[in-house]
Formats: sequence, C-alpha cells, structure tokens
Amino acid sequence: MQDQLVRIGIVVAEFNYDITHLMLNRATAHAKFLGAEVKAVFKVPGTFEIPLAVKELLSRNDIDCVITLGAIIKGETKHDEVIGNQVARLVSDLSLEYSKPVSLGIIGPGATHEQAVERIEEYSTRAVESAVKMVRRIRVNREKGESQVTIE
Ligand SMILES: Nc1c(NC[C@H](O)[C@H](O)[C@H](O)CO)[nH]c(=O)[nH]c1=O
Ligand SMILES: CC(=O)[C@@H](O)COP(=O)(O)O
Repeated sequence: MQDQLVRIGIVVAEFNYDITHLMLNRATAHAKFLGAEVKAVFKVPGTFEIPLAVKELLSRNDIDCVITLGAIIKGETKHDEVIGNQVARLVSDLSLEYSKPVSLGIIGPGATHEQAVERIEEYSTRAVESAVKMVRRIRVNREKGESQVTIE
C-alpha cells in the first residue's frame, strides 16, 4: 500500500499567470520526478477561488492529495493579506476535513513581482514534495500503526 502510486490534484490560480504557469510546469515535472501521477489540474481565476476547487478535488476517490499554486502580489492596500491569510486557513481546514494532504504553494502575500519570480522553483517543488511525503507517511502510519515508531 505504501508503495502505491500517489495521485495528485493541482489547483492553480490564473491571476499572475506569467508566474503561475511556470509554477504549474515545475510542479508537474517534480511530481513526475517523484513517481507521482497528476490526475487533475483545476485552473481558477485567482487565489481567492482556490479553496472551492480544492474541496472539489478532495472529494474525488482517485485523488490522494492536492497541491495549491498561486502568486499574491502586493498592491497599494492590504487586499493581498486578506486573500493570503484566508486561503491558507481554508485549505488547511479542508485538509483536516478530508484527511488528505493539501500543500501550500502560494507565494505571498506582500511579495513584489520580482520576489515572486525568485520563488517559483522553491514554492512549486516544495508543495509537491510535501504532499507526496505526507501521503506516503500517512499510509505507513495506517498500515504499520503501533509497530512503527518513526514515520518518515
Ligand atoms: N491580487 C491578486 C489576486 N486577486 C484576485 C482574487 O484572487 C480573486 O480572483 C478576485 O478577488 C475575485 O474573487 N489573485 C491572485 O491570485 N493574486 C493576486 O496578486
Ligand atoms: C492582491 C490583489 O488583489 C491586488 O491586485 C490588490 O491591489 P490593491 O491593493 O492595489 O487594490
């Protein structure tokens, strides 16, 4: 079971697509490198719409985890903080609700465009790595339970 394929759903925001499309490419490549399968890519208008799409993918029996990808660029107001803080909380809540890993590949809030570009690689690969590791470790815990002291 623990060696079973990890099936991934990706939710990516189209806002700042010059950045997020590169994040999607990088995340997809890293999933393949890890031997995981991307079952679905759900594109949403902006980061604020990510939680509903995450909920949709989590409800599918053929998806073990969801990766979120977005770039929140600082504007003149605190609107970026409203989006970033709320979405981070909501996707974490959904992960607990469905007992499936949901990773945070959302750059910002408070990022400049340049800072976001600098973070494409790190945020994309980290989000995939985290979700895949969590799926595999949850499987170990459920299979071995009390006999497994360290789950890694
Ligand atoms: N400013 C950014 C947004 N704003 C759009 C919202 O996410 C949302 O789509 C809109 O408010 C309609 O509900 N989205 C980003 O992903 N990044 C931003 O920098
Ligand atoms: C994060 C955003 O939605 C951004 O476009 C908001 O810009 P502003 O704070 O200038 O309204």
